[in-house]
This record gives sequence, structure tokens and C-alpha cells, in this order.
Amino acid sequence: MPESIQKEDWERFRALGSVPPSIREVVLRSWVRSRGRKEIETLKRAPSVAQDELRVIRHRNQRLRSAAQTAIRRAGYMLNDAGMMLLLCDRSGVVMEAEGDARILSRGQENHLHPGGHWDEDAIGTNAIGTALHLAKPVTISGVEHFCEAIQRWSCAAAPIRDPFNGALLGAIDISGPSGQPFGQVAAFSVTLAMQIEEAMRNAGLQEHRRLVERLLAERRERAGDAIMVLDRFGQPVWSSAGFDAAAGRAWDGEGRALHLPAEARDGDPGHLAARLRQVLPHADVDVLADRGDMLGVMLTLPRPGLRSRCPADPAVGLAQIAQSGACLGPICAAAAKYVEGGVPLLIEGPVGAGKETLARALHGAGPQAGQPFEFVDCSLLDADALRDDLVDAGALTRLAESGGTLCLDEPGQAPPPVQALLAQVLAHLRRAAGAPLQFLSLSSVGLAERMAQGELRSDLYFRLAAATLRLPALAERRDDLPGLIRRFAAAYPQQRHGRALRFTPAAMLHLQAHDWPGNLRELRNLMESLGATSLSGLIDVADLPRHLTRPAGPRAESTLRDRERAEIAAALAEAGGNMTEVARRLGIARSTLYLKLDQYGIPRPRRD
Ligand SMILES: Nc1ncnc2c1ncn2[C@@H]1O[C@H](COP(=O)(O)OP(=O)(O)OP(=O)(O)O)[C@@H](O)[C@H]1O
Repeated sequence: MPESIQKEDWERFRALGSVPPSIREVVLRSWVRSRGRKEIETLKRAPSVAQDELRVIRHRNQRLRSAAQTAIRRAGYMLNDAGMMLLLCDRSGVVMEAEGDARILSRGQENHLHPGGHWDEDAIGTNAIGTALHLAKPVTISGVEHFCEAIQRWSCAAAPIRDPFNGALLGAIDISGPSGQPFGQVAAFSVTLAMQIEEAMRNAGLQEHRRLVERLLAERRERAGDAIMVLDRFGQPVWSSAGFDAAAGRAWDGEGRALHLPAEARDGDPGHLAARLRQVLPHADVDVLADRGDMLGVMLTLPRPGLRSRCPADPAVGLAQIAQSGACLGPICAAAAKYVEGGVPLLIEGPVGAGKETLARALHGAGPQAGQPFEFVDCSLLDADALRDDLVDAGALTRLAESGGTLCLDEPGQAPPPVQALLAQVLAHLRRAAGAPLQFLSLSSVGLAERMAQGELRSDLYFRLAAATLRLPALAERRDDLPGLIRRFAAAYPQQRHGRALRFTPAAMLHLQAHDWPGNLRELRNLMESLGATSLSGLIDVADLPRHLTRPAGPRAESTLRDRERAEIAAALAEAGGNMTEVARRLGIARSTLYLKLDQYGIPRPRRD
């Protein structure tokens, strides 16, 4: 590509803003974007990022780099003889790899045309890499077309590289050589290379997708009625079951992509992806899918609406086990068992993930209905037609009335008003028609009595469901139980690859105890599962925990002085690795006061390793 202008044209534009008549449109537009930016006008070379940052950028772009490896090596070999070099850049124009003629590579270093150099248009003005990324189109910039004078001894052709699965811009490939030498076919070559890299990414992705689907088929347990989506490790949907969109509702966009998945959740580590998905969809079961030691992606399972029973996500947890899981749980379980023994309709309230469904199943298994059907109905998405059809067609509810068993209604307060009316009638009908003892259990994450008082829940439905009410506490209300629960969950979900229970360093344990656990037992279980899937050694330190667990607590979590002090002590303990002298120094209190406060807040004294 010949230069469309002379040095004087560039000088006049820089000094007076006069537009050279023969300038190419793409160059002029980029000059206009670059002009007036004093900080870049006199640069002799592009800025460069620190080695640490370059390492992070390379890690984040692992998929692009490994797909580009073969193409870069081959092309670099050819360019060796042609007096040129080849650069692979990330989305922001940072050079990650360089290959080609050794002399040219060493000259490139002078301008930071080498790994770490930052060639964004904003950083150094008009240049092929930055302008190609800005326009998302192939661009050639030769000699004086470069905005900074020191770069004008180069001619460069860059082509953008896009994600073959979703079209997102990932980076650019650039070929650069000294200006003035023949550069004819180079632009076409850069485009061909970009296409080769995209093709290599597509092939690698499709291979992983195939392994993922094979893994799914091999893993799939009895999950009838569930809505499933499998995502590859970059968060790209690979497969979903028919009912997935309906079950996911608003948390999912129309094209089947999860909302709000930031770049760090899509860095190719399924553990990060799984952690983020658990935040976005707290009701979902999120499992990391691995094959022969490679973590390939994530399986997301949502309960499907309707009348069908939901299979337990875990091996059943017995009533005795629940009763032993915390000081306040024993009396709750004993009272619940008495109500069920007497056939009293029982409402179990408690925040999401607190274990309501698990308790309901355990009560069924330990009570007079054991061995009979357990019918689980998600009322939040129940529709009146399904209810009517079920009764008319002698479906699950009618069969339940005949055989006896437990009817478990999940979130009845969220049933739409017409469904509430019908549900009340159905319950009355079932009572009348029941040929064998029938137990009603209801689960709610909101106070149903308050709902009724606000006119949002029909009283006839409420009184049929809630002859007795029990409340399961949030994990944040039972902090003393946390160490025991963490150890039990860690042992229950052993490391997938080695079958050993997870262990925690004292600092990591303190972070776990300081966390608020808004997702309660589900959040704890999900965390243990994902740590089990991602940890090689089985020993979890602070760095292995998800970032939201190790960040200092936000203002909401520190709502009281007491909470704030407790969080500060826990954070200082974690940071100082349990060194009590250092913790006391950081907090500005005496060691003896620190010990008193640890006891006061129920924070265990760390053992030094
Ligand atoms: N006592 C327990 N021991 C071990 N695991 C438990 C216990 N209670 C609950 N879990 C686990 O925690 C998760 C959430 O429990 P569960 O579904 O019973 O909560 P929930 O209160 O019904 O939640 P939601 O309101 O969101 O439906 C499940 O995966 C379950 O296996």
C-alpha cells in the first residue's frame, strides 16, 4: 500500500489542520480522532504495560493465544525471510506475541512494537493495530500516515480477530515492516491469518462442545422435569433443554445468554463461571463438567414449573442429620415431626436456600407417609390449566389423594390470584377425596401471614396450608454453627478428582466464617462443590476463594457497629494469617483485648500452622 501523502501534508495537518487532498478517508478520520491530544503528539514510542499486567492479559486471552499458535509460528517463519514481523494483540491493542525477522523484531522494540506495547489509537494515535481495532476492520497504515512521527518508519497491516461463536472482537493480528519496502500482498496476508486463527478457535471450541455434550449424556442422572443448559468454559451456551427459557425467565436474555457475565467470569476457568452463575441464578444447581481432568464447562439446572415432582438434587438428608446440624435445628425438627405425625398442615418459612425443601423431604421420609408419593409443586409458575387438567385427567394430585402421601407446595404466596383460588379449592377437594392420609407441607421464603395481611394471599388458602408454622433461620443468624457446617459440607462434596475432603487454611476459614451467606446452605453447598472441582491439592487458601468472599464487607453487611467490628477483626485475622500480635497491632488494641473480642464474637482462636 503506497503512502497517500507526503511528510509536508502531515506537517501542515498537525500545524494548521489542513486536509491533504489525496489522503485516504480511513487515515483522515483517524487523524481527526488523534489530533489535539497533546499527550500523544510527541510520543517516540507506544506506552507499554508492566510485566505483571502482560501476564494477566496473556492469561485472559489463553484461548486466542493457543488458537493462534500454529498460524503465528508458520507465518513468522515465512516473514523471517521477508524482513517483517508479526504481532498478536488483545482487544485493547496490547501486543501479546511477536514473531518474524530477528533484526526487525529488535528494531520494533525501540518503538514498543513488541510484547507489552500498547497500540490502542487512544494511546499512540493513528496506527494499523489501534485503527483496525477501533473500526473492527482490516486497516493498513504506511509511513507518514502514522500520527506520531517516531512511528513513521513503519508500514503496518492489521486485521481484527473475532470470536467465531458470538462475533465479539477479541484482538488483532498485525504485520509490520520498515516503510518504503514492497508491502503489496501484506494486507491480504494479515486478513488470511486472522481467518485462520478464527477457524482454529472454532475447531477447538467445537471439539470441547462435543466433549461437553458427551459428558452431559454420561453424567445425566434422573433429572426429569428439570430445565438444563450447558455452557462452555467461556460462558457460551452449547445446549439447552426445551423448557430452559421458560424456567430461567428474566435472568436470561432472549438469545439464551446469561445476563451480566463480566469478562472475569468468562476467562476460560469454569470455576469462575460457575461462581458467577450461582450469583445470577441463586435457585439453580450449577455443576462444573469435567472430562479426564479437564474442566470443560458448566451445567445449569433449573426446576421446571408445573406439577411434576422434582428429584432431590442430593442424596436425601435425614431428619436426624438436619436436627444435628445446629443448636436451634433440634427443637425445630422435633416440633415439625410432631405436626407431621398428627397430620397438621405445616408451613415451613425461611430464606432462600435455608433448607426448607430438604427438611420437607426428610419429614416425609421420617413420618407416617414414608414410602408413599412425595408430590412437589412449584406454585410460583403454576398455571390454572395445568391444575385443572391434572384433576380431570386423574393426574399426580388425584393419584396422591388415592394412595396418600405428601403434597409439598413451594412458594404458594407467589401463585397468581386466580391460581390461589383454584389451589384452595383443590386442597379442599383433596382432603374430601383422600382415601389415605395426606400431609400438606408448604415452603415459603416470605412471611405468608404478612402477605395475607397485605391482601396478597387469599386467607382461605393460607389457613388450609398453615395450621402450624415453623421458621428455618438464615446462616447469618446461626454463625456458631458455621464451622461445623463447613466441615460437614466439605466432607460431603469431596474433591472430584481425588476423592478427598477439602481442607481450609485458618485464614480461608476465617473468611468463610465472616461471610454473610445470602444464599444460605445452597450457597455453601455450591461453593464446596466448585472448590472441590477446581482445587488440585484439596487445601483451600484465601486466594482460592471467590473474590466476593474475600473482599471487605460492604456497607449493607456492616449494618451495625457490632457487625462492623466483627468483620474488621475477621479481616485482620485473615490478612495477618492468624498471627495474633500482628492482628492486635493492625487493629490498634492489646492482645488481651483481642482475645476477649474473639470470645465475645464467637470467632475461634486460630492455631498457628
Ligand atoms: N441439613 C442439610 N444438610 C446438607 N445439605 C443441606 C441441608 N439443608 C439443605 N441442604 C442443601 O442446601 C441446598 C438448598 O436446600 P433447599 O433446596 O432445601 O433450600 P430451600 O430453603 O428449599 O431453598 P429455596 O427457597 O431456594 O427453594 C440443597 O442443595 C440441599 O442439598
